[in-house]
Amino acid sequence: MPPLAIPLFAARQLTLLEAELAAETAESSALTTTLSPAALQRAGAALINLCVAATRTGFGGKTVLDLEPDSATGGEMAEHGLRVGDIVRVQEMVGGSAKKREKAEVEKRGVQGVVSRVWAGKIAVAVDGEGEELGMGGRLWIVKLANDVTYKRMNDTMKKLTTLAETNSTTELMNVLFGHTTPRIPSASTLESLNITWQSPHFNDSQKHAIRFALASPDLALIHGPPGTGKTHTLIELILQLLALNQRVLVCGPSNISVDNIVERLAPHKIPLVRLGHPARLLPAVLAHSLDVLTQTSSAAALVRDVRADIDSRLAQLKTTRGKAARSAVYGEVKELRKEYRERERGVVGGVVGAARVVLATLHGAGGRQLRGQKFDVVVIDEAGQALEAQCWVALVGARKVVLAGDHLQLPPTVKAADKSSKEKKEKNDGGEKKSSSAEEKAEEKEMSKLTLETTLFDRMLKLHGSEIKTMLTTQYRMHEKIMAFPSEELYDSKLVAADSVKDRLLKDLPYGVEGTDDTREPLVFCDTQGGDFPETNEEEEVGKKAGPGLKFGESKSNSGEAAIVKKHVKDLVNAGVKPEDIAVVTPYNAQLAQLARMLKEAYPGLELGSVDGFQGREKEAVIVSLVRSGGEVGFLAEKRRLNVSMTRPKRHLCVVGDSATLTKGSKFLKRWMAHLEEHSDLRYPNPAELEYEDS
Ligand SMILES: Nc1ncnc2c1ncn2[C@@H]1O[C@H](COP(=O)(O)OP(=O)(O)OP(=O)(O)O)[C@@H](O)[C@H]1O
Repeated sequence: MPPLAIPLFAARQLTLLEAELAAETAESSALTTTLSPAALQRAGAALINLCVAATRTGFGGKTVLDLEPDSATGGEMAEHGLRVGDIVRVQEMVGGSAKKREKAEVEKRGVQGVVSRVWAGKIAVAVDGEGEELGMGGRLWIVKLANDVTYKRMNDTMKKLTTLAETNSTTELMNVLFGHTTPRIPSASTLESLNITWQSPHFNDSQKHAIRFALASPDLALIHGPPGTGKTHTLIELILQLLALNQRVLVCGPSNISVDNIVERLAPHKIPLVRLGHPARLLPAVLAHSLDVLTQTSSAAALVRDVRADIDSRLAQLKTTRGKAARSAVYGEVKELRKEYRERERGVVGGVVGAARVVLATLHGAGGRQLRGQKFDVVVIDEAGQALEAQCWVALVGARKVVLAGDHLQLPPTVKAADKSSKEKKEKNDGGEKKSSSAEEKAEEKEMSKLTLETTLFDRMLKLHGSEIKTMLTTQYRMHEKIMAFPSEELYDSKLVAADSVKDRLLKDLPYGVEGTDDTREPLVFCDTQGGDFPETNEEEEVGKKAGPGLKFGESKSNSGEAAIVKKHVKDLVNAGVKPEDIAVVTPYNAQLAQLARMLKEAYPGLELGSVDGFQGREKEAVIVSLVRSGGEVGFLAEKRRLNVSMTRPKRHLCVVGDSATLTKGSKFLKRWMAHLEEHSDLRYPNPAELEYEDS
């Protein structure tokens, strides 16, 4: 793979990001522009008829509105899909015939905010700007918005890369990551010579090697962590070792949950750390380490608190202030106080961040104001296989060294836009419009056109620099040996080893007493539905129902026969004593998920039902996978990485339900999986006459 010209790379990323944002906003604005507020509420994307129950000053001096249903309109809060962290617009409702112009007027008066809390019958929104004027008069409604903030940051970062390249100001790390120089690889003797005092005694050899390798690599190190191999466990120790070497570390991940996961496990080690990010989006257990909380509890914070108290007392005053002039005088004061609050807070924040030896943020959060001018020795990116490369660069622009941890053989980041640009480019080249002048440029163009948003930095580094820059964790602490065998052989060069503590664990050995049955003694079951008795059905999804991550929007597939098999299997496991909470049912199709939920949710409220994509990173004692396809094309199910995720979630029991005749035709990987199951699983041919169908 040839080196990449940074400006070309950045331009390509900008094109891809633009298409992605367009696809994302098209999906959400298709809803918001065509549906009325009431219809949006039915689709779960809005809440109407709300009133302000309380106005508070939240973290960061933000106004927080507690909203509840207006008692005049029934007082019941509708079912909704709004979650903490969602970006919403809060607007006043327009009564009667809402004319377009009037609507536009109202939109101007609305404010944007972030959902900060959701209770039964109540929702809190931390609004940007002066939200306290809202809802004084009438009822409000809130609607979920597409989040374009992340794109803005990635775009800015790509532009920054271009400028740095054009002014010959690239960092050494940039040169390595674009292939202009080669990374320095530490020798085996260097690794051995590291004098390490382990903070935790429990590390296997591959984990110890990974830590040594990441410590000794001066530029770049990849830690490849297949399912259940203790990647987080290893990263925590790596961070502690970096600290012991007096290095300052920035730890990032693509999602809040990936970052919180590390904060939670790092916090007991009592090191000076700070978690950046909107407090509304953080796990409660992590809040104590958030910048906002630390800012308020630091010794310099008293001054800031005084201003906050002033703001709150002015806000309370508003309740009893009558008359427009008097009210606007109070608003004016609040506005001034907020300005002062922000200025003082900025000073305190700078102090807190500057003192932290480990700073944790999402990749996107690493581009925030608080980190401007902050220097780190190492940037650690967890879940790097799930992060867009442009997102990684937000954290990497000024970095000296990076450690990427992840598994590129599980699902890549979710991308909505089809990759049209590479096709367009090909057509253009085929048409001979643009001739490259040299072989080198041709090779570069070819590489560039292969680049999609799903090409992660992790993937690209492996292609660019080869496996020398990578170290792999090989002992897994999740799956029974028989569950592990196929993914290990197919995807991980047969290198995975099941730890002694897990390799022969069965459901019947669960500590709460499970009866030994054909199911609970067997780690791998295949219910083969070949033969045409279990056909798939094509279902059009309801308009306005948003597809979940990895689930197909529009047309979806279901298979009622498979659903009946799943139901029977769940019933058999539960009858043997397995707790429903220890069982998960996963399927790649939305329609099948809906059918399974209708059939199982009521009888087994603790059972977990989800999409394959939504289950990445999770594990369960028993997992039942319904593959759905029978008779038709295999489609997006054939994706190796999606199949890998579905088969590597269980600890003690995996039951696969699928039509081997159809699936065998789907892809080479599926063909080999079917052959493996036929040979190594407890193979069953369910009889439709013995099953309970949904409508029977
Ligand atoms: N060296 C070890 N000895 C014993 N147990 C270990 C070791 N390393 C990891 N584990 C255990 O393995 C499990 C998985 O580890 P961890 O939580 O770090 O997951 P992970 O590899 O990050 O998971 P995934 O990558 O699948 O999300 C944990 O229960 C952890 O305690």
